[in-house]
Amino acid sequence: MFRLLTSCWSRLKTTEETQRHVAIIIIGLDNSSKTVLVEAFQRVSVYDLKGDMQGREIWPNYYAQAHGLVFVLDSSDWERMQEVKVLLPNLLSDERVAGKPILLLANKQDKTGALPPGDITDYLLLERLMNENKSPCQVEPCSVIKDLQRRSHQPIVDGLHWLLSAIREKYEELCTHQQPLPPTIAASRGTRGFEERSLADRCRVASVSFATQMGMSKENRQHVGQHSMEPKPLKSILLKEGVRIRPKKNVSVTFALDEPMEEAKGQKENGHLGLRGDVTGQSLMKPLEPVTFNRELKRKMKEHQKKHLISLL
Ligand SMILES: Nc1nc2c(ncn2[C@@H]2O[C@H](COP(=O)(O)OP(=O)(O)OP(=O)(O)O)[C@@H](O)[C@H]2O)c(=O)[nH]1
Repeated sequence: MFRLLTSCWSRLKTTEETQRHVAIIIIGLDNSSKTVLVEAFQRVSVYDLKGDMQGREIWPNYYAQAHGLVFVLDSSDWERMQEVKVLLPNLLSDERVAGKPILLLANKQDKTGALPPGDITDYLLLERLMNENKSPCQVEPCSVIKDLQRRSHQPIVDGLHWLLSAIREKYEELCTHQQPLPPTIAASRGTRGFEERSLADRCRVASVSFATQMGMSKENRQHVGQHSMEPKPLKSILLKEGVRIRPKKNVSVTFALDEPMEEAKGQKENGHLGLRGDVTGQSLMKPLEPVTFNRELKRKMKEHQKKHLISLL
């Protein structure tokens, strides 16, 4: 299986060989690829939260627990970009999220018409949002599926590396703000098969510890993309030494962080947009490359907004 976080962790070495636990939540609209991405994560607590309307109600339960966030979006679905645009300000201004580093994965870049990161940044007014909420942000264009298939995970590795470095930079501070999961969710951790009807239980959190590398079966991949509001069978997405672990949707996968972290890498060069925040409140966002807004996209967005407004009236 992938060596994604292994390579991230190995690049994140500190002078003091400390062991740290890092919690990251992965969110984004439904069908944006969160589950596919989660396969690639190791040695961090990953909460794979559903992205449909009902699933989004649950996200806030995890905000306080997270040191950082990965927001996944489908760059080829410009119609739903409007939905993200409405959602992001609420997310980023939430007091449990503000100030935390956010990796925005502009996924599905392999698809025709996928928006480049610069256009996405502009359209979502990311720079302004990041400045207002004092959260460091990095936009990373990627194709989760293609990158993982080719085993060339570079954009994802770079993004995760950035996120972990950003977390490391203010780890102590982030830990101060970290709060435990709400009792109902915490109680369900580690109890696979646990099912109830409350909001928290819809999270169906399972906690699984992994010490070794994991893989995903072909059969499991077929489950990816299924949507239902009913409790789903455990989604088998991970393998450990041949023994299948079947975490559910909204699963918490806890890994031991047993590799030391190193000095944060500097800003990256080309191929993505690096946007940084600063808790002191100055020069929070800094695009690394000039952003040219696509006129055609702008026109489409306007058209779409008009339609959207009309449909609301
Ligand atoms: N073209 C393309 N398709 C992708 C890529 N990544 C994922 N997909 C597809 O996108 C669909 C959605 O992936 P999921 O990982 O299930 O999406 P999700 O965000 O977990 O969705 P919810 O669980 O409903 O919130 C699947 O059919 C994937 O095969 C990519 O990089 N390119």
